[in-house]
Amino acid sequence: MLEVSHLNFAFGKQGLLSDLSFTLAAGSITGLVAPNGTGKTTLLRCLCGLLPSGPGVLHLNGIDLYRKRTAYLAQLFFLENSTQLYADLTVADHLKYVRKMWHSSVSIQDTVGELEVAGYYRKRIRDLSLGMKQHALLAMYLVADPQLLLIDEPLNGLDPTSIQQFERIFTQLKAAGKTLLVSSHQMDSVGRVSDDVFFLKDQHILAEPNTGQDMMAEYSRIFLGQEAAHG
Ligand SMILES: Nc1ncnc2c1ncn2[C@@H]1O[C@H](COP(=O)(O)OP(=O)(O)OP(=O)(O)O)[C@@H](O)[C@H]1O
Repeated sequence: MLEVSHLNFAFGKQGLLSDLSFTLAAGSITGLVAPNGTGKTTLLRCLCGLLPSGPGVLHLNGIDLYRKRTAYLAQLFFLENSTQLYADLTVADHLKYVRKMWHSSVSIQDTVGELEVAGYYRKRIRDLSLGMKQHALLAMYLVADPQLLLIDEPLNGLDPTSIQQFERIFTQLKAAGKTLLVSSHQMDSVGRVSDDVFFLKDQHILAEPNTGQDMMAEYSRIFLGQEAAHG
């Protein structure tokens, strides 16, 4: 599905991603985990060509980002966070726009119902809370109906019920054959939904299958050098 070879990126002299190669399969969820400022968002930006990734090769279902940019991008959706929504437009405006631009046949009405966005569907973004904007953002992903969903910290600002709801939706998307790469600081959630976890460290990815291990302990081991206490 997504095939990445030799991806590199630096902001000037600050190297962030070094010679990354990995694949993401259809029907899978991969968690992307690292401390603040490590390069998670930068990687997501590189995967959709918002930042140049050196001599790296990016193929999405065999389509090369640098040779067939439009066809590559048509297969994915990425909106970094809710600050990128248009403050003066409504949720409805955003969903209609995305449905049209991504040539999607997904029902806006069904999505609005599933995500419980109906109560503020006609409100402007500037009048929504953070959690409401997060719901609107996820609704855009669902309405776009892409093959690849690159999602940056979707659980920020969500209440426990909404977290459960988002996790259920991620799992449904996976069951429908979609590919999700989801960055998160919420290790318990990463443990619940991910098939694999990419720990980004020292410009490289440590890829681990999710075997039900304690993800917070993994995080501490990898990033803090702390082994779990036994006994
Ligand atoms: N436009 C930019 N110009 C220069 N440096 C940048 C730019 N954007 C980000 N950076 C730097 O790149 C590094 C990685 O940032 P990035 O946003 O990818 O981290 P992150 O892992 O997503 O962090 P967080 O968990 O805090 O969201 C940081 O040190 C940041 O200061």
